[in-house]
Amino acid sequence: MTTFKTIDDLEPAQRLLVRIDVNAPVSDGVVQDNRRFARHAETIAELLADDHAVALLAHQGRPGRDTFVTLEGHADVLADHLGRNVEYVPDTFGEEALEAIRNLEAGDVLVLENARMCEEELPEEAPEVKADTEFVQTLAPEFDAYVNDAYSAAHRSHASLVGFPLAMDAYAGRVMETEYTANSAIRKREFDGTVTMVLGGTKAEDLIPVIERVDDTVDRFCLGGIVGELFLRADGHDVGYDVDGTEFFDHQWDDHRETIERVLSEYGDRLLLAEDLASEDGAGERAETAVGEIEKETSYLDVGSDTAERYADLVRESEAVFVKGALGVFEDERFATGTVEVLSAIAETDCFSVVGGGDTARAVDMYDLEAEDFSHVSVAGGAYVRALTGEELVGVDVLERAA
Ligand SMILES: Nc1ncnc2c1ncn2[C@@H]1O[C@H](COP(=O)(O)OP(=O)(O)OP(=O)(O)O)[C@@H](O)[C@H]1O
Ligand SMILES: O=C(O)[C@H](O)COP(=O)(O)O
Repeated sequence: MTTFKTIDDLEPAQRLLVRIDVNAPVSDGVVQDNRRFARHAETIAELLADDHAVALLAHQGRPGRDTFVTLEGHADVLADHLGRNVEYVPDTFGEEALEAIRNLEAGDVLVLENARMCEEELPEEAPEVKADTEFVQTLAPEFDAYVNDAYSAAHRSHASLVGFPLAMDAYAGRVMETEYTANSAIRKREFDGTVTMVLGGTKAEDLIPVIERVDDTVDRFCLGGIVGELFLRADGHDVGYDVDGTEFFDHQWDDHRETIERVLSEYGDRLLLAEDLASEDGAGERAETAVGEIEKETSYLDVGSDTAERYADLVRESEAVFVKGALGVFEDERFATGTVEVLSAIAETDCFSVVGGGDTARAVDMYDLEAEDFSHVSVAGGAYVRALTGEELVGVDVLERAA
């Protein structure tokens, strides 16, 4: 049972401001379709079928990163999923946005510009502060209600997520409702056998606290991706440095070095680090290197095959497996070995399993794995791991307060 209002509680034919989360990988400036688009398209289709007029609000990337792009491509991907036109408005709450919103008719849908291009969206501030911004105060009167479908961003106290529910009637969309229900239930489960957590991807800041918080329930952590390399660096290996202009490692190391070193020393017996890594050789092929021989100047893009096999074996003997983040750049088939071996091992067994992360969940579809072979495939990453640790999600909290 949920403690917020859902779209089942909406009167028909309302003018709705709908927050979705289609934050996705961007390749050569082009946004890549992922599971999030398909899931939100279902909510949008349901709202349009009920004659609501829908203006979508979303974010993409973070300022300063090359994934920080407009939402024009997102409108096209959504249009493909919905099988109808989705208007893109290159403005968040200025005159152009207001005019487009006022022209919306029942059954119409448009996408406003990347919310993070609006100065008041970031940084993290209390919901009351966000509710008072010009962004929220300008848009709120244009609508009958606000719908938050962005469970996967509900851990961020940003204006588009926490400001509107305090300024207008607020409801949860279908993705918010189903992800909240599934992820909250996971925490209450108890397991007799071994519980394994596979942690990878790029966001160390989201994952390091998890290791400390779930230490009473998780027996071992298999690390990979950028997060795994940061731990290897803390373990004295010459890896986990930004090379070729990347911006994955150095700032995270500067910000979290002490925590990583402390977690490694306190939980070291339960933390499994890669024993080999993979990179691209001069001929563009996958090359494997044992961690004893790794080089600071090389960009490592996957865990090695021995590590992938070892992690897959550990998964096979587990009663529950939780995955957050990819073990390598699985979008490139040469570096998908770690991620795909682990996911395939989970799919083969009947353990309780959750795969989380907006990008990571995409690997399930890309490599022809069946979502039905996992207990839950979550489109959320940071929000899912916070739910696992029992941490409150501010975006959910304000929906509850609004109800
Ligand atoms: N060694 C690596 N170098 C560069 N990128 C990596 C590496 N290992 C994994 N990745 C990238 O990590 C991404 C997935 O992790 P990310 O931290 O973005 O989490 P996520 O699954 O999308 O969760 P969230 O929803 O929190 O964003 C993949 O797109 C993959 O390419
Ligand atoms: O992709 C995600 O996990 C969410 O959209 C949140 O994005 P963020 O980590 O850039 O805040």
